[in-house]
Amino acid sequence: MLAKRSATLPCRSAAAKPVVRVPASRGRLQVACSSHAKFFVGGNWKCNGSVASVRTLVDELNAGSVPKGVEVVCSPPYIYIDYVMQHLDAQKFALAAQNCWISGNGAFTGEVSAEQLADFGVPWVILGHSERRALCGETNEVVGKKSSHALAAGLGVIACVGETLEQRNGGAMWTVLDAQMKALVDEIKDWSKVVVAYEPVWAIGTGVVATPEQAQEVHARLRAFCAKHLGAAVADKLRIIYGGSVNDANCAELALQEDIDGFLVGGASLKGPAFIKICQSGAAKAQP
Ligand SMILES: O=C(CO)COP(=O)(O)O
Repeated sequence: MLAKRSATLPCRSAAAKPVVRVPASRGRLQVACSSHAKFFVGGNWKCNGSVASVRTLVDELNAGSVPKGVEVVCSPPYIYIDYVMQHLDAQKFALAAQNCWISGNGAFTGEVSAEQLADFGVPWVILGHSERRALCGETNEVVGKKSSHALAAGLGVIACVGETLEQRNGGAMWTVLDAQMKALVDEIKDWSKVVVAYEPVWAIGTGVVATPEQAQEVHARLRAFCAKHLGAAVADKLRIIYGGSVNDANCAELALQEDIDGFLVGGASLKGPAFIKICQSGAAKAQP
């Protein structure tokens, strides 16, 4: 049984329009404007894989069954995107890049622009992942600007936020999350192609998953923040997904939480059968 929706926000409309996935010219899927909370699962492969393992993973994923009302994107390293695009079943899975440059094409050695991703038919990009924030020095401002640029180029954006353990234990969690969200709110005008991923840093790759209550508390707070700054209608439709040690054993309980609209999965997305089970955990909330 689903938990009761937070009393601070109006019920999210079940009658809203479904997400429409339009086949692109080369048979790939494009993100259309999303107008309600269709369960969303992302597989972030990070900097993992080889030609052989990617081939195996794609075969495993293609063999799996994804509930019709669940939207799934897989995010391989750039170098494997073309192979995955050609071989992953586009009826079940769309693609996301793990990052993109902050502006258009130009003299930016080693970067890939949002325009190039859109040109190649990659419909989504993950931005602001904590690994990029911590290891590549991406600030809130950079993540906000990258997000607005990617959206303007036609991509859907999975924007990541999350606090460290020190910040949580030190009482700075809400300040940190608010600042991360504010930077997005300041830059993003149209939220219809944005998914927010709450990924507490202490849960990423550690095996320590947030409890359903911890995740729900933050998701409700993020939604309330969006309601305050963007209006209840935008907040109500926004997908807020959870990431951090999600696996096929803990996903079902998390998925039942009122404000958890999906997952961003790291390690478990590298195992086809486990990832498929995680996708299936959204079936209870799947939209037609
Ligand atoms: O960072 C993550 C997804 O973006 C989560 O990683 P894990 O699922 O490996 O904890």
